[in-house]
Amino acid sequence: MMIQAPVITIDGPSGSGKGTIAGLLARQLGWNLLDSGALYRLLAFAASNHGVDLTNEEAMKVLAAHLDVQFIAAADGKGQSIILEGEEVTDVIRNEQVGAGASQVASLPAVREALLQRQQAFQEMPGLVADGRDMGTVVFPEAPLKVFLTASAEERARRRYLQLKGKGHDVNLASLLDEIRARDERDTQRAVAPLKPAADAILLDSTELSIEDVLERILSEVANRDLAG
Ligand SMILES: Nc1ncnc2c1ncn2[C@@H]1O[C@H](COP(=O)(O)OP(=O)(O)OP(=O)(O)O)[C@@H](O)[C@H]1O
Ligand SMILES: Nc1ccn([C@H]2C[C@H](O)[C@@H](COP(=O)(O)O)O2)c(=O)n1
Repeated sequence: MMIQAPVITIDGPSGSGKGTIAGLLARQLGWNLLDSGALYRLLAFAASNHGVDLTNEEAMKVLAAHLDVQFIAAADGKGQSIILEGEEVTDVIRNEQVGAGASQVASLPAVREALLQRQQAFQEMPGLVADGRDMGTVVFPEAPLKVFLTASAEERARRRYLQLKGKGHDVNLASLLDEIRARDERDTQRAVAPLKPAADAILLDSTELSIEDVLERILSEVANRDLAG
């Protein structure tokens, strides 16, 4: 019998801290990392580069199936570089415009289907930490530890504001809050793989928790389940 690598899924709304926590957890455990949101962002970005209409499901499906992308882990284990069609796009896919496009293409069933196996291929030894919206419900339904990470929309907008401001962007808190609410609405209300906790997920509200608190709580669940070997 083939032994499958263990998976920890971290799902939740935009800005709840999934990517930050998933990266830290993967580094601490020495496991692989899947930033599934990056795939939807890359697809929206590639569509705009190639002049493909985001609502053209057939064309988006073909683009998703042929997406030429590489995730390269940094030598120090901190973060990863993302290369699309030979070009470094790590930062450019993080802006709110690409995020909104990603949320739009993510509602297309044919696109989700086209990206499913690509995401599942990240499940390799010694283990995988996967963050997104449907990691625990659709992509890795057998994962032994599923976390649904939330925070109030106001706190998420505040964190995003500080994050973007820190990078020198000219941002407005009220607009960020509107964008976060609009993205929540689209991600939770879509017909296919909507954002929701898996029935067996642990719910973690990080509104009042620091990054260290969240990490500590998840690591204690990892230890309880004896997942880290
Ligand atoms: N518990 C926390 N307390 C304070 N700040 C946090 C916390 N968790 C994350 N942050 C900060 O919030 C910002 C957004 O976090 P992050 O990008 O990890 O969210 P995300 O859920 O992956 O968002 P998205 O789905 O849009 O990619 C980052 O600047 C991060 O450092
Ligand atoms: N598993 C996933 C991951 C992401 N999406 C969609 C929904 C988001 O609005 C968009 C960008 O994700 P982010 O980078 O902000 O995590 O992609 C999804 O539907 N399913």
